[in-house]
Amino acid sequence: METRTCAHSKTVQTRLVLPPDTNHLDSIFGGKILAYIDEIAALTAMKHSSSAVVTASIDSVDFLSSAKVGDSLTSEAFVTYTGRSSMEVYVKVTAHNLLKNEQTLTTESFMTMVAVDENGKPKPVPSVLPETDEEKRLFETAPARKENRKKRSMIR
Ligand SMILES: CC(=O)SCCNC(=O)CCNC(=O)[C@H](O)C(C)(C)COP(=O)(O)OP(=O)(O)OC[C@H]1O[C@@H](n2cnc3c(N)ncnc32)[C@H](O)[C@@H]1OP(=O)(O)O
Repeated sequence: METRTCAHSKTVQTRLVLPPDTNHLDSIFGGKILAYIDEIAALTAMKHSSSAVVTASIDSVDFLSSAKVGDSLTSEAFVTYTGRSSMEVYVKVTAHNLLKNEQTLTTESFMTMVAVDENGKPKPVPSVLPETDEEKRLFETAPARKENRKKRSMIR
């Protein structure tokens, strides 16, 4: 099966934070960000695999700072590592205060998406070729995250 670069799957989405998305502190709800992350991870994994995908797990989501009403929120994602049918997707979300021209990293997440056939059964995916320093670092550290995932499933 062919190899695809991280750039091949890279996906960027920008949204405006609106009042219905926020709490009484004018900060966006964490659940809203989770929905955005899940959507972009699915798009990213579909691009990489040219296949339907499902979310197998959300490894970690770190909310590093808040995004406020009126900020633009940009999610960026790419496939960092692959197994036979699984793809690790890294997502980062940045809030941009357009009036002050200040950007803040608000959220980082690692998700596992699995390519599935028409019966919902896992199917093989292309391997991934990291090119930039960030892509190489995330590729090299992916086996350790995979190991943590395995350990977590063993202590259920
Ligand atoms: C409940 C919901 O609606 S959640 C929202 C949407 N998500 C879904 O509907 C997914 C529901 N889950 C499923 O369909 C299945 O559990 C699947 C497709 C994810 C896995 O199917 P299984 O029959 O367990 O397949 P299998 O054990 O062969 O695993 C397939 C791959 O998924 C990986 N995988 C399975 N479960 C997990 C998990 N919890 N976390 C990370 N990776 C996982 C495996 O390591 C394997 O990777 P590899 O092919 O790269 O080696």
